[in-house]
Amino acid sequence: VNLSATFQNHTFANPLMNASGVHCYTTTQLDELLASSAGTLVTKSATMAYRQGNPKPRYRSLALGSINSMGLPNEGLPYYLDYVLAKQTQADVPTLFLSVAGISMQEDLDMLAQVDQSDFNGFTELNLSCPNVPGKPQVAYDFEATEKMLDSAFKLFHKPLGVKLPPYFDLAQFDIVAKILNQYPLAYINTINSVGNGLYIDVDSETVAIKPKGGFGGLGGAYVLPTALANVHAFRQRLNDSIAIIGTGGVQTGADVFAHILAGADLVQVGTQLAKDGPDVFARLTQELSDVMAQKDYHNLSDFKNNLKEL
Ligand SMILES: CC(C)(C)CCc1c(C(=O)O)[nH]c(=O)[nH]c1=O
Repeated sequence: VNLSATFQNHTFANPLMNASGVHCYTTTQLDELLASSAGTLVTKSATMAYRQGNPKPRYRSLALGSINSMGLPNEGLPYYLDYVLAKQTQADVPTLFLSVAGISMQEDLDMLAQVDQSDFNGFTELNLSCPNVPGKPQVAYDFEATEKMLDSAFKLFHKPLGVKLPPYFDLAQFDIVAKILNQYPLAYINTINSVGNGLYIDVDSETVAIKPKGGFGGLGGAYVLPTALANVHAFRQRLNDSIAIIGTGGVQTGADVFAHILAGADLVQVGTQLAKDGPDVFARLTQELSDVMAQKDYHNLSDFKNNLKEL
């Protein structure tokens, strides 16, 4: 069984990587990902400068997944840009992904300009869950703002660019968003980000699980797998073939990875399960994916990618 994954004429040993925000805040964590069986990595979404983020507890692992309201804690763009620039000169380091999430569209553009002027040769991921003007929904839920953001981004950014999208839940929204995205020379979309503003309640203590936002936070893990698969498949059915898809959300087993690829994902990211198990999760997931493929007599990802059958 061959797990190698092609992605915009880059090849990875396997389709698995971390989801931004999990095990990717420090160079130590990033080095642990490189030392793991993961095919590549993405850095924690960066703002221009260091950010402390929200008060703790701001992440909670739950039986059925996770809830978080981290508040964009990160070491600042220069820290992550320095890391990927240093790594890309080393042999046998895969093409890397750098995530940016300004707290304003202007900050996003300033960061993209800085990356564009650098020698970074990997993929840049623009997190469209970034906040909009107060009182308005996040950029990706404000289609006019999304269009404005991408117009401005592609005017100044000339390296491979992907966007991280929140989940959509309405088929008309898939049509609208895909129509917007198809207007741009995007390298890829990454779907989904956490399912926004869930509320976990602990009945014994009668309390919420996390401190920020009165306990409201983004959901990950088993809770979100069907939503993640739907977003991957809906966009695969609607986007130009030139736009690759990273599937993120709800991966716990090799079978879940298989499902994401069947739905149309070219690469698959792991968040909550990586937070629970640590980087060894990638050795288990690659083995399990390999076993599922062998049982079905598939030899390459292309044998079943985007081959989901309807009834
Ligand atoms: C939600 C934002 C804080 C605007 C972006 C960073 C982010 C966070 C976070 O840093 O709270 N958590 C997520 O699950 N997804 C994200 O994209």
